[in-house]
Amino acid sequence: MKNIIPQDYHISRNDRASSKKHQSLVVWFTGLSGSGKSTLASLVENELYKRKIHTYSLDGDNIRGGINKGLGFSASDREENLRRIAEVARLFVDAGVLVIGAFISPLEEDRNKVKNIIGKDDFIEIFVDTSVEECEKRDVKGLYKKARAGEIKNFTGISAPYERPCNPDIIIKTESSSIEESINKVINYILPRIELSN
Ligand SMILES: Nc1ncnc2c1ncn2[C@@H]1O[C@H](COP(=O)(O)OS(=O)(=O)O)[C@@H](OP(=O)(O)O)[C@H]1O
Ligand SMILES: Nc1ncnc2c1ncn2[C@@H]1O[C@H](COP(=O)(O)OP(=O)(O)O)[C@@H](O)[C@H]1O
Repeated sequence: MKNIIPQDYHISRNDRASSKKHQSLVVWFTGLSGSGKSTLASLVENELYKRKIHTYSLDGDNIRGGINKGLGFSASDREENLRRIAEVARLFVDAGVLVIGAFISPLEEDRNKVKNIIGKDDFIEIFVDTSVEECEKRDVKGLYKKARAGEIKNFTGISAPYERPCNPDIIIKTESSSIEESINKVINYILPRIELSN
């Protein structure tokens, strides 16, 4: 960028990790609306918090009311939504925080862009694999009903695509495993990856 010269600061990410006694990274839940992303993300955060891990959760509905106010659900708005979230997550990681993200993030290309912004070594992708039939049966927020009635356009799984992740780090099948099993699976995956090496 012309006339923009990045400034170096003295406190590094490693310094922050030493002070917090753990590494930072992003745990990213992707899946359909109603698949269980927020439920699992929130319970995973509770478990990490109990272990004194410094966490922060970023969640679709919350971010869209603030930094991403005005963005909708066209393919290009979703791409921009996810790009900004990835930049924010990257800052949090540099600040030493373990970020938990819960976003539909329906396209492989956009998820790859997110991974590249954050850095592939700092990104754990969790696919919350729940069928559209089950999500529609749950219809936690009544959105599937509205989408079927044509009141919501571009609704993921009904009138907009969801591409299954090609190579997620963890797959969670909420129709066949309990919430507790899923939480344990995620926690057991994360903990060794945030240990400080001596
Ligand atoms: N058209 C359409 N399609 C999908 N979802 C919709 C739509 N309109 C509103 N909502 C609500 O927005 C939440 C998803 O926002 P995200 O930022 O995660 O979406 S995306 O990653 O940019 O695709 C999503 O939240 P979750 O149900 O928690 O997934 C919905 O509450
Ligand atoms: N095994 C499971 N894992 C996660 N959620 C489950 C499971 N079984 C049932 N549910 C329910 O599914 C719903 C998922 O809603 P939510 O977490 O808001 O989904 P999302 O954030 O993906 O839109 C919740 O009501 C939750 O209690």
